Amino acid sequence: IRKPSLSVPAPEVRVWNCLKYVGNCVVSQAQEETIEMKDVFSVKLKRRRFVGQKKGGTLLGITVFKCLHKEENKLTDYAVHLNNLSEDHCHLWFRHLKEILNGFQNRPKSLKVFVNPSSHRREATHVYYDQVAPLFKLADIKTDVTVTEYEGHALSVLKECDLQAFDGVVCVGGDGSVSEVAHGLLLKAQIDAGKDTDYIPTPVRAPVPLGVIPAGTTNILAYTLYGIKHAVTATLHIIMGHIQPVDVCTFSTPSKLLRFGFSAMFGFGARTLALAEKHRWMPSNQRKDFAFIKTLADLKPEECELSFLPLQIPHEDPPENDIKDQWHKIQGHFLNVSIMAIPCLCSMAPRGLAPNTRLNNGSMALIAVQNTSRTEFIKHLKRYASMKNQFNFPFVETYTVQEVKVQPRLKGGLDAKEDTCLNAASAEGSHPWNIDGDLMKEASEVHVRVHPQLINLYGVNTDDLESSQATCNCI
Ligand SMILES: Nc1ncnc2c1ncn2[C@@H]1O[C@H](COP(=O)(O)OP(=O)(O)OP(=O)(O)O)[C@@H](O)[C@H]1O
Repeated sequence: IRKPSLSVPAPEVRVWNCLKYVGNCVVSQAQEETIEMKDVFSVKLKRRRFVGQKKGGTLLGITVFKCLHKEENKLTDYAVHLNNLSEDHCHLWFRHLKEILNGFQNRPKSLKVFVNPSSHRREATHVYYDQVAPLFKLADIKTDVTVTEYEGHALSVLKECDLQAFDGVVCVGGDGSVSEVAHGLLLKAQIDAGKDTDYIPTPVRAPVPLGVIPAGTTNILAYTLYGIKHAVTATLHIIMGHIQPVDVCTFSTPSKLLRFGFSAMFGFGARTLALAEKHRWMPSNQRKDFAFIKTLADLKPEECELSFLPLQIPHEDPPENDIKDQWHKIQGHFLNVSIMAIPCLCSMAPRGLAPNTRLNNGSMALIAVQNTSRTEFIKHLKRYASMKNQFNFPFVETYTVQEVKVQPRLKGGLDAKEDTCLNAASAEGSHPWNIDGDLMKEASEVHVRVHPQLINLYGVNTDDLESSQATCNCI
């Protein structure tokens, strides 16, 4: 738009004497101020209205809403008022800027939203309606909201959902909720593709991206994608269509698929979650700290066999028999086994529970912590909160893998008393697993495979995030 326009002083400090549109920017010629259109997510006609008046009113200009980068990975919305009393000019600019906004292909126009009202301190509903929904409305995004009523509700809705009707799915809650929604989204994609959902060696990709609004206790996915637990930042990443392809794992027993997910812990991490779940009546932070300390006090190793296939360099492409030969096996007593396809950043581990993997490098980190003294184990745990290498201990082994099988030791070798002592958690014949913060109990071998870039998540690459300080207070 060439004509000078929008030249009345704005209510803020800035004065727009003369505007023009150059390339993809709105430029104020007089002050050489620029708003890059890639940072703009909404434009509205600005009118003077009386209290209670819904329509009409005197046109005052246009307001451009942009996404502003603040400190520590934080994003915020920011309104720039451009005043002009000419209806023609305002409409011309409004239409033109709207056209540009509509041209951004990654930005969603319609979203399916799940809100878990029971997450953390039960504030997810407020977070959504007070902070998120107004921004979606401002960005003209249509939403279809399900407030979940029970565990598994999001999964059953997703199984019946016509995903074609949406540009993305959003989950407001903690890691357990996000994991359920990610699983549902991927499972629905397999059902739609006519796959056998009990055995999926080559799953199809999720058809739409997933957005995570943090409202849980640990919020590992939100930290990993946005570097911060901040609902407005998460919302703006979704609105702006910042998309990251992310690796996903399948967790299966020999007979069925358990779950799609991003990370799992067996041993200490799973026992802690199992204990926390038993104390759901406690406030969430207290429950997690209590479970952590109690599990540490009752520290016990799990005896199991770990088989893993190290990451294959794609161009090598060995024949089937050679791949069989490349499976490695380690047996022993492990305090904890982590299998993680993403770095899993959180406030307790700002560099991540698995800083040696990336969001989409097609591999998983296998971190096996052999049995050791409690003192040594605590030293290892404390390192997560520091800048020191948490794996630099003789009892910690790390591998970059594409498949892992965890086979808990079959009962029989030891007498009953010793056996109960070693595998207290498996007293009912099953072992707890912590899969993305969701508790699962399995008796048999669990097979974990990584599927490169199987889902798009709204967010940024972990490498682009500013690092922050740890805030863990329990060790
Ligand atoms: N209305 C509901 N009542 C009870 N549980 C629910 C409900 N809706 C969803 N759930 C289940 O609650 C579980 C835990 O929720 P979520 O992970 O969001 O919260 P959290 O445990 O406080 O946070 P985090 O996992 O980050 O520590 C999920 O597995 C989800 O399936």
